[in-house]
Amino acid sequence: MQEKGLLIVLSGPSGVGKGTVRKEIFSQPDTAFEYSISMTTRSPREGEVDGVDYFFKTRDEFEALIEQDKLLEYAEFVGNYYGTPVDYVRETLDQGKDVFLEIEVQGARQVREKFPDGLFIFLVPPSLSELKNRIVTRGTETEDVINNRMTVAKEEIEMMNLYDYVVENDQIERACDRIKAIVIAEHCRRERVEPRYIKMLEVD
Ligand SMILES: Nc1ncnc2c1ncn2[C@@H]1O[C@H](COP(=O)(O)OP(=O)(O)OP(=O)(O)O)[C@@H](O)[C@H]1O
Ligand SMILES: Nc1nc2c(ncn2[C@@H]2O[C@H](COP(=O)(O)O)[C@@H](O)[C@H]2O)c(=O)[nH]1
Repeated sequence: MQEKGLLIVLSGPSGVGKGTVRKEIFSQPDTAFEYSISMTTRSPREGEVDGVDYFFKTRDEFEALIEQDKLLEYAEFVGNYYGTPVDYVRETLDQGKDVFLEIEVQGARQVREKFPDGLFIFLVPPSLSELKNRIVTRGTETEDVINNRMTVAKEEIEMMNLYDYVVENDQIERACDRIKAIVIAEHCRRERVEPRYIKMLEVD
């Protein structure tokens, strides 16, 4: 039977660099994960493309998806819904491929309940002042939204001990390398206990 893929969840406070790190990882030719594009009711930012960055939905459309049980997890984050399409994730894992989710912490908690064997990685900034600096410098949010995201960020950072690994995003390449190394190590850890390896160690 085909082995199931690994579900990799990258989470962390708004502005820490999850999207930047994820895009860098996916731009590298040796990356073999599949990215699950989320649904959101947030308006597209300049340059964002429907079906590439997100599937942009109205609130009615999103609530219909919730009703139809089409989401693996969803959360309301600073006034907008965000959620992960369940069919894509399950079908891709069933094909033996690793699936990468980039989601906030309420959603990550829901995924942990459904996929306790997933790999949960929390990205942290070098400091809170650097976190604020990154959201401000991105220039995509109003001052009110930035302040709300910073308030939520402090609560989110308190949740980091619920994750398997905490990775500091001090420099983008270093954070990417750490995440990829964790995934490789996790595969080695899991595959080591496969029956074929245990059999190899059996003595007559
Ligand atoms: N290691 C880094 N050093 C300096 N700046 C960074 C680093 N990583 C990301 N940034 C910058 O920080 C800003 C926020 O990054 P990004 O949008 O990827 O964060 P995010 O965690 O995905 O945010 P959100 O959760 O709000 O979507 C961007 O302007 C990005 O260029
Ligand atoms: N629970 C979920 N959170 C998600 C999902 N997709 C993205 N996100 C997170 O939402 C915030 C805000 O995103 P932004 O694009 O508006 O800055 C950020 O932490 C994302 O990681 C999802 O499917 N579920």
